[in-house]
Amino acid sequence: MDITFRPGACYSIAVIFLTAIITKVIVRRIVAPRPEKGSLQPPIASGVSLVAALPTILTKGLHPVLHDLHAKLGSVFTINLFGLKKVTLLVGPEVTSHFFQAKNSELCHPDMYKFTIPIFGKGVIFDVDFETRNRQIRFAIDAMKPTQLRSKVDYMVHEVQDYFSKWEQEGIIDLKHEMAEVLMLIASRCLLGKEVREKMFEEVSVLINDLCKNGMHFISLFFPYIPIPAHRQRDKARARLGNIFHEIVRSRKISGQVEDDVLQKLIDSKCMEDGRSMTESEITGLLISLLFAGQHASSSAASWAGACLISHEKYLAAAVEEQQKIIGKHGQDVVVDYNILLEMGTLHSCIKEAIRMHSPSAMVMRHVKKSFTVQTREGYSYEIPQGHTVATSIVVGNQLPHIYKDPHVYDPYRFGPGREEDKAGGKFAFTSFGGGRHACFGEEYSYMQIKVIWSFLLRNFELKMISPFPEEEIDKFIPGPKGRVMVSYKRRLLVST
Ligand code: HEM
Repeated sequence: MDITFRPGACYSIAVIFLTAIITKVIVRRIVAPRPEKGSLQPPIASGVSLVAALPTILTKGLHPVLHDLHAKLGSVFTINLFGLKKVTLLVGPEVTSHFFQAKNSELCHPDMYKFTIPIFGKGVIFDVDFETRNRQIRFAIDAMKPTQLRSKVDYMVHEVQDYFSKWEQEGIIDLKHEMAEVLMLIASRCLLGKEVREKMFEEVSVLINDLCKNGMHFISLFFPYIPIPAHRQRDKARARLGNIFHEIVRSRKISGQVEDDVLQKLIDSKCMEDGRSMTESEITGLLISLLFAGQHASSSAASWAGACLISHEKYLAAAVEEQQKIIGKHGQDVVVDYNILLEMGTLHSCIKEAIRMHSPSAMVMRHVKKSFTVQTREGYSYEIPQGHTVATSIVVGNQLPHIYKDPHVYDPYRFGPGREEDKAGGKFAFTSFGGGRHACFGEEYSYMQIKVIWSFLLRNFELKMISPFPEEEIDKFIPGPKGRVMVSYKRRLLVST
């Protein structure tokens, strides 16, 4: 046995011990005690407590600290950042209904979201007033309506078959990489259209990756225009993408060419109030915002869904058996369509459970324009004053033990008949896709594509995880599995039971 003295290792152990002790002390001592019932001010965790918790935040992320604060202070508490900013956390369905449902005149997206302007472009989403933004979002919601999306399953199936036909008889892959690639192919076909998919897929994928990667640095949140190399790269990619999409829109308009994709829906949409169509700049900005909102989140969700399934034999067997039954019912050669996807209840629950435990969206925030009151399940009533920033931690909210039995256990059957823990927990008990006024309208599209991918993989491959179960990325806005997720595969042909 190697018993060599290693100062580095001792130092690390000491830091970990100290961090654990400090975090416990902070949570016990520095935070203010829970106020008496009837008091209107939420309990406060001081900025000092966060500074002291910095080692935990840096090594494990913000959410373990929020979990601790929630356990100690309850479902509503304010973090006071040295008097510079007050962020009030609301956790759980009992206190988040106003958060999700309030009008924009009462709660709006905070200024911080303006970091997206150089990414989405001028004149769209966070660069315009509420009314215009709502109108633009309505255009996008219309283009992404579930009824519009049903016909896209065909394209998804085609892309998935084509992509995985390149895998050998057996081999080893990085799941994260494969999910990102195949989802980009699906997005380019279903959202961006034939021109991009057939003629410029490589260039557009690189540009979108450049745009998102270079526009999402921590510093971009506070100084989105500071002239650093990453921002210059971001602006270059945005300008080129702008030219490409403008050109496609113009050429479709001039030639009268009509395609079956989201881009076409945006070109054809008319505003209900004044009957006007969207400008080319608006269409470009909206397309980029859809990609930005959807691509990383879907890729993270598809990777977690796979990692969870492959690592849990019981549920993997159940999902495979479901595919066998579907093959038995429809025949080996029937191509999966929208209605067949609806029959994949077990697979759906397996994906949803992965997204509950590893939400790609960790937290959402709003700026309080009009103060409001919340009532906790313990009977405390708190007023959240105008000027505060309010946030809800999706990660903590999705793991509340009074809603989810053994919340840290992967148990897809919790969503099944007789349990339905998310529904029993209340309207905002499962918030991985947000909820209410700004609920994600890409939810159905995301499930569709992830189900197409995973039903295909289950039918055609035996899969085994060969790297340890991944940890969460803690340094990303949209966290996915950390590092590479290595999986071995072997071709098979699943037959009906
Ligand atoms: C697993 C994948 C996804 C997850 C976990 C996810 C999560 C979320 C969440 C939590 C919100 C609410 C944000 C808030 O309240 O501030 C949201 C909103 C939104 N999502 Fe998604 N999303 C996913 C996929 C997609 C896709 C594929 C698209 C589009 C193609 C999309 C487009 C949007 C848009 C545009 C909004 C803003 C809606 C508004 O402000 O009214 N998302 N998403």
